[in-house]
Amino acid sequence: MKLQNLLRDVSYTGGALPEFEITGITADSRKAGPGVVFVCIPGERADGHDFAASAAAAGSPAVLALRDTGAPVPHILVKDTRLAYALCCANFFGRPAERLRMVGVTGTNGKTTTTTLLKEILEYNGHKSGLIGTIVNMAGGKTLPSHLTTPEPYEFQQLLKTIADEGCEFAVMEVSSHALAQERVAGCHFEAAVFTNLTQDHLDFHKTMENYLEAKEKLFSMCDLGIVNVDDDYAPEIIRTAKCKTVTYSARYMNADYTARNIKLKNDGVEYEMVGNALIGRVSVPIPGAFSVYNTLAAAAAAVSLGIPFKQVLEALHQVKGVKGRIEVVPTGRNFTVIIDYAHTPDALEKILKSIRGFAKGRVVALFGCGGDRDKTKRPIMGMVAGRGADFCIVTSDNPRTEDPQAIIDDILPGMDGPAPYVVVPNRREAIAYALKNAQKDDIVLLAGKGHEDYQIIGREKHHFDEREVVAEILRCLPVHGEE
Ligand SMILES: CC(=O)N[C@H]1[C@@H](OP(=O)(O)OP(=O)(O)OC[C@H]2O[C@@H](n3ccc(=O)[nH]c3=O)[C@H](O)[C@@H]2O)O[C@H](CO)[C@@H](O)[C@@H]1O[C@H](C)C(=O)N[C@@H](C)C(=O)N[C@H](CCC(=O)O)C(=O)O
Ligand SMILES: Nc1ncnc2c1ncn2[C@@H]1O[C@H](COP(=O)(O)OP(=O)(O)OP(=O)(O)O)[C@@H](O)[C@H]1O
Ligand SMILES: N[C@H](CCC[C@H](N)C(=O)O)C(=O)O
Ligand SMILES: [Mg+2]
Repeated sequence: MKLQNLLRDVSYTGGALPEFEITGITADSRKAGPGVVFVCIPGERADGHDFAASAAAAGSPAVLALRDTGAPVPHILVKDTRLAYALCCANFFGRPAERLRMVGVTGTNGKTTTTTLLKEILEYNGHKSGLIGTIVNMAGGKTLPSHLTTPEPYEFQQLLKTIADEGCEFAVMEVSSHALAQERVAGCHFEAAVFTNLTQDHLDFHKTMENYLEAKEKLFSMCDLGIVNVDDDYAPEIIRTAKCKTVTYSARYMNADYTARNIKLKNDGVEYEMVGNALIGRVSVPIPGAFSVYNTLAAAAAAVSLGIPFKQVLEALHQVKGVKGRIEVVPTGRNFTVIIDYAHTPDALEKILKSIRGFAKGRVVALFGCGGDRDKTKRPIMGMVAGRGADFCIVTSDNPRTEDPQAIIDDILPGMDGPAPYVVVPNRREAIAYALKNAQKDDIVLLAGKGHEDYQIIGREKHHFDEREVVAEILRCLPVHGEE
């Protein structure tokens, strides 16, 4: 590709650029080489400008930067290197988003579930769809591993190209606030975008809820239609700042465009009547929890807006299966129930506990921790919601990453002002063993925070850790007693 084509629609200075062929683009000097343009990104830990000289030494023919770096190669100067990087990556892969009908879902909780439901609705109705998100990326028949909820620009555009090349009509994706703040999806236009909710998380990165909201708002200046959960406190701001048309959904207000009535929350799913598009239909999905009402409303509103007939959408919802690690029941063969869930924010933990309380016949036992190297301010709040929402808590580790597990727990405990007694068992495997050994008849034991993850990150190392396997291993050695 010619350098000029890589820079299509990128505003830059730095003088006339020589015409040359480029073979790649990277923001990581360790991947630089002949023909590969190096983009300098100032980060939290390092500044890419400091690596321009080594990229040039490795053979990079040009650097894209905010300022002169002194590297002996032509400089393409821009005001925002993350933005320029995203646009260049789109150009490099031939702007694959233009061959796809793009749908983005943003919000603190519910993105993975909503995108998965929407993909299933579209596919059920014969529309081949790619999926980009936390658990996995899918391109037609290909299943590709996911490392971030929203990939970085190079991997993202490469993935979109694969999705388009595989003959998909739609790309349904999670758009994280990190991605929006870092312009990872710049250059893409979305036919529809969903706002699920905004509650506390990621303040380590965004610092304030205002910045977090501002990041989410960006998506609604990049789409034709916004689909907004008006039961969320931040919905008015999303609608006020949106540069697109909006439709609304709500489980509370019957004047929203899509609503739910006669809601029945059961231990094996939810049922309700959806009212939307001047039609009414029965919804039944095998995913329990009040938030299943929201996630199905969001997916249905998006699908109808994309042209799938209402009746077909509801028919598709009847077929959906659950999402891995989202309120997933683990078979135990005992007289208590174990549920794995990805609740790792205060709001998600509060809602899952409330949902479980709604169908629990016995005690609700919450086993949880908080991720290391992530928002510290959410830790005591998670302690508070667990202490108030469960009958018994087991405070343990999530992914401690580079933090001391006990220090994370020490941040959680001051929030635990609720009536629930608790124990602290820092090792998660031992904590699960404690939970299972002490489980009583009809208890529901919630293993919160790790959901689909099959690893635990301790230090910088990822250790295999699949809670389904851990539960099975512990139960194998645990005598059955007191069961009827
Ligand atoms: C908090 C966050 O988003 N961090 C991202 C950020 O890292 P950073 O600012 O620390 O980058 P840095 O290490 O200082 O490096 C700056 C630049 O120097 C370059 N560099 C660095 C070293 C070197 O030798 N040579 C070199 O060129 C780096 O490639 C980079 O371009 O910029 C990096 C480069 O773009 C990202 O890889 C990194 O994401 C990391 C992997 C991450 O874990 N992000 C998570 C928190 C994330 O994005 N999560 C969201 C949200 C999930 C959710 O909603 O739950 C997601 O979408 O997954
Ligand atoms: N609509 C919702 N509102 C509040 N909580 C929800 C909702 N949907 C799911 N949850 C809770 O949040 C957890 C994570 O759900 P999901 O994976 O769908 O969200 P996500 O936004 O993709 O999360 P992440 O930001 O980590 O990718 C679930 O396991 C459940 O406990
Ligand atoms: N995408 C989220 C996932 C958190 C999952 C939880 N298990 C944790 O490690 O905190 C993050 O990186 O903040
Ligand atoms: Mg997700």
